[in-house]
This record gives sequence, structure tokens and C-alpha cells, in this order.
Amino acid sequence: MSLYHEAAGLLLSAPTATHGGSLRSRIFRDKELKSPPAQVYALVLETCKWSGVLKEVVGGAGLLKAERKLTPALALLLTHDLLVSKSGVALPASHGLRAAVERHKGRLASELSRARLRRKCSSLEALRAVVEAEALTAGGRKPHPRWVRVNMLKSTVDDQLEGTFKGYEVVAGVEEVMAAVGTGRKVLCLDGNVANLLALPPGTDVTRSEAYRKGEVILQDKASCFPACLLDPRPGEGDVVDACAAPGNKTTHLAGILEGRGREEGERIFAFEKDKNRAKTLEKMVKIAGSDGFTVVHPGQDFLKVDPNSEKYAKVGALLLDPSCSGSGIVGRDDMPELHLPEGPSAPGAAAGKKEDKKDRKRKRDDKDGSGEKPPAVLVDDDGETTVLSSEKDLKARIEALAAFQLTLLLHAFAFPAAKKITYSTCSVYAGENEHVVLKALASEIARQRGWKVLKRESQTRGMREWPVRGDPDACDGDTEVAEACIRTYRDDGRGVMGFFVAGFVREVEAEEDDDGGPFVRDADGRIIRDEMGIPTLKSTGKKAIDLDALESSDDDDKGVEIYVGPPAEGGDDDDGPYLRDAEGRIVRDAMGMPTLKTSRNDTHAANDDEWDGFDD
Ligand SMILES: C[S@@+](CC[C@H](N)C(=O)[O-])C[C@H]1O[C@@H](n2cnc3c(N)ncnc32)[C@H](O)[C@@H]1O
Repeated sequence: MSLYHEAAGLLLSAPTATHGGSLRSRIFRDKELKSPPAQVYALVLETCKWSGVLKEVVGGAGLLKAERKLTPALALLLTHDLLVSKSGVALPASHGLRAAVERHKGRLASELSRARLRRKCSSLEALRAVVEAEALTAGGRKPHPRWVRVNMLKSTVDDQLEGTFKGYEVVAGVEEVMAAVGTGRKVLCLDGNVANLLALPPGTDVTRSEAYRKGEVILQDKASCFPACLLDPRPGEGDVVDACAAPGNKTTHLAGILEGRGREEGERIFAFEKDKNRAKTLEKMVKIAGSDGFTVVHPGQDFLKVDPNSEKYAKVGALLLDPSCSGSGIVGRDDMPELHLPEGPSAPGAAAGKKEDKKDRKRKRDDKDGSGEKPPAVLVDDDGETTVLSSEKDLKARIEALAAFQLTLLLHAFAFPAAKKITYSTCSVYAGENEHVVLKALASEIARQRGWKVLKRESQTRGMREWPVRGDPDACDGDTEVAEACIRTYRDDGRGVMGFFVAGFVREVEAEEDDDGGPFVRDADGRIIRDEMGIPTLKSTGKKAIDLDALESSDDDDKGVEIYVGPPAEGGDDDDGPYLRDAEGRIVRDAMGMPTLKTSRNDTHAANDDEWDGFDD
């Protein structure tokens, strides 16, 4: 079967039990596919994106009336390759399908020009930009930025701005990045909640850069960076466990934070991963990221079978728990690109069309093909396991099963004797896997015995505390303190993140135990004391770690900033972007790499949630 027949089948197919939800997973897992999966994927995806334009072209040229052996899907695919693809139709010149479109090349080309002019595009390239921009928002979706985390183990934001992203204009927030979509402007912003995280316009291909190959930058959604930020591992707090670690985004993020803060000799990260295959990816990622020197990967190890009381784990002070979940918050998981099919002739004839209709009748999606059948709802969890959900009951049963497993893992984490903090996260939007698990964990016997409490919002690191979207109070049985402690993100709410959930747990710390617990003054519960601006006081000097007034007005450097690297530039240069810069023109950031907006010096709580307006602790 030709590439085009296979692609036509996939173009029309709905998610199935065996082939999962996303176009990519269905194509790459299809064992019956004869053509190279990457080629089929590119063809189907690009044709879907162009189908709004090509539908007009095929219809205007009367292609389906003239060529009865072409189905609407074949006509779209072949017209795409004939007119839009740089490599042309991938068939021998003598092939019947190729001849069937090439016979109409002149009319098809002039219909494409008309469609282009209707969209006010002066060239095919301009039309391409419009098609790409439309694809990002198809079906009412909000476009999603390309999030890039700079790996502190191998690089710095400054190095990346001067290297990989040289020539990019640094703007103040993610809205400005998204506003540049389709304009060709090269812009980026430094995130205000997660240090060393950049947002770039969607579709920016970072994977071809040397920095990506070397592990200097890692592609990671902003929300997925929250658990390591919330766990906030610090030197001197002991070893850290990543209980469900593959592919290793959060493991390497933890490593970057810990090392960036000056990890103490001998402190390690233990990364457990039950699935041996996924553990190989984890091992690879840990190595590329440069954290293999202090990360111990346990491939194929079930975290539930790890003995918390083993001597080996006696110094584990913090655990990050990111277990398998329904994956219902993941961007792109269930997104089939929107397809616009041209109208076929009233009496479809030829063999190819009949064959395709027969084969795919059960799999055609929505009603675009006239089949009248709805695709089954499919839940593809983040282990790739697919559940076909024919009813609400199915969904409830699946979520309950996942939640029971998630709670067991969390209670197991509670048992580590030296542990003082834990984060629990999922990329699920369901309360059953999120707030409900948190409530059950807090009510558990082991939580009461060991003194585990929720990590309250006011005790969270500044970037997390200031994230505005919190847990659902109803799902927390009206307990607003727990709801406020929970952090949620929703895809398509304009903040450019996937659907995610994270909550932290802490154990009360005796004050005397905390004497060597870091540079800041703490209260009797071991929490860092901050003023109303969230700024801590340094034990060593008794002064505020950051004196914003001094930063604003003083020429006396001693009174100024205790932590961040370099003094602010004299006078300030309004043409050098939205952030404060030092005398050498580098963006001023604190010890954790958080940038400072120029405007934040006067308005430290700017209304814009995506703008960083101060310093982290
Ligand atoms: C959501 S993914 C983790 C993603 C990872 N934290 C990251 O950011 O790259 C969940 C992982 O947990 C693993 N897993 C599930 N149950 C486990 C268990 N009992 N012990 C260890 N790993 C487990 C799965 O195989 C899967 O790779």
C-alpha cells in the first residue's frame, strides 16, 4: 500500500484502543504501517494544518469530480505534496495517483493563488506563516509557548542569551511572546515563577541546537518545573529521592537546583524507575544533563519495594513524587489536528475510495466524513497505557484505581525517617487524583504519627506562592488552607502551561535542629521569616536580604542587595529590555537566577501574573 493510502487511512482515523490518542502515538505504534512512520506523520500533520486552504483549492479546481478514483483524503494529501511540500509528490512519475493530480496542476495552482490572496498573503511563505499560526489555535486551543529550561549544571541564562538565543528580543512576559506568533519576531521572556526558564514562541525548534544536544537546555513545560521548585532542595538537607523518575525532567531539575546552591559533599539524588525501558531514557538524560556524578539511578526499581528504614536512605531529607496518572492535563495528548475535507462527488465510485470507506468506517472521526459515528473517548496515561472509556463509570473506575496507587506511593514516602519535605504531583486535571489524594494522605495514620502537614502557601518559595491558580476548595471539602496550599495549572487558560497539580508536605522541625539550616532567620516552626514583601532576613548581617529602597535610590552598594550577582546599571538603559541589567549589560538575577523587572522597583506586586517582580529566597 502506498504512503498516500496509509496516510489517508490515518488522516480519517479516530483514536482507537490499540493506537491511543495522539496522532504521533498512533502512527509510531502502528505495527502494520509499511511506510516510514516519520514520513507518514509529517505528511498527515502538515496536510491537516493546510486542509482549510486545500479544501478550497481542491473544490475550486473540481479535482474530485474529474478524478473519480481520488477520495477527498487522497486529494488533500496529493495536492498538499504537489503544491506545498518542498519535495513534491513521493511517487514515480508514471504512478496513477501522481498523474491524477498532476493533470490538474495549472488549475490547482491558480486556486491556491486565489486562496492565498483571499487571506491577504503576498507569497506562499506568508501563507505558510498564517497556516502555522492558525494551526496553533485550531479548535479554540490557546497556543502553547515552547518552554526551555536552562540546565544550571552546564550553562547559564546569560550564556544561552548570548549563544543559542542571540538575536532574540527579551520581552517582559509570556503574553508578549505569544503576541509575536505569526509575526516572525524572535522574542523570548524569562519566567517569573521558575528560575532559569525561558518561554519562546510555539514551534521554535530548539532540538537542532548544539545547546540541546549537549544538555545545556532541556525542553520542559513550565508546570512540570513546579515540583522541584516547591520541594526547594537545599544543601545540608540530606539526600533527595525522585520516586518515579523517568524520563528524568524533574530529576535533572532537582540536580540543577541542588548543585546551583552548592550541594554538600556526599549529598545524592536517588532516582527510582520501575519500568526498565523508561529507566534507560532516565539514565541517558541524567548523563546528558551532567548530574550522573551525584544521581544514583535505580533502573527497574519499584519505589514501593524500597525499604525506607534501610541505612542507605537514612539521610533522605526530601522526596519528589510524580507518579503515573491519567495524563489528562497533557497538551497535545488528545489533539488530532483539525481536518477540513473537501466535498466528494455525490456518487463516490472508484475502488480506492470504496476500499478506504470500508476499512475506516468504524474509525472515522466526528461527523466530518459523514459516518455519523463518534470516536470512543480514550484516556492515555503517561505510561502510554490506553483505556477506552465508553461511560462516565469507566472514567470514575480508572481514576479511582490510579488514585489508590498514588496514595499508596505517597504514604510510602511519608515513612522515610529523616524526611522533612515531600512534593506530590500529577499531570491530571481530576480532583480524584489531586486534592482528594492530598486530603486522604493528610488524614492517614502515618501522617498523624509522623506529623506530616500540608506545605502552606505562605511558606512556599516565592515563585510558587505567587502562582495565582490554586486548588479547588470544593474538592478540599471546603478546607481553604489546603486548597490554597495546592497549586494547579490549566491548559488553555492563557498562561501557556499544561494541566498540572502539585502539593507539598512538611514535617514540623524543632527550632534547635534548624540552627545550621541556612542563611536566613527562621521562626519556631523552622520557617524562614519574611517581611510583607516576602523578603527574608540574613542571619549573618541581621539585614534584609534584599533592600528594595536601597536598590532604588542608594549609591551606597553596601546597603543594597546582599544576594544577587552584580549591582544594577547606573541610570538604567531603557532600550535594553524589561529587566534590570548590571554594568556589563547582563540581566540582574538573584542567587537562584530569578530576573528582576525594571518596573518591579516601584510596583513590586505588578498585576501581571507572568511577570517576575522581585527576588526569590
Ligand atoms: C509521570 S511519570 C514521571 C515523569 C518524571 N517525573 C519526569 O518529570 O520526567 C511516572 C513514572 O513513574 C514510573 N512508576 C510508576 N510506578 C512506579 C513505582 N511503583 N516505582 C517507581 N516508578 C514507578 C512510571 O514508569 C513512569 O515512568
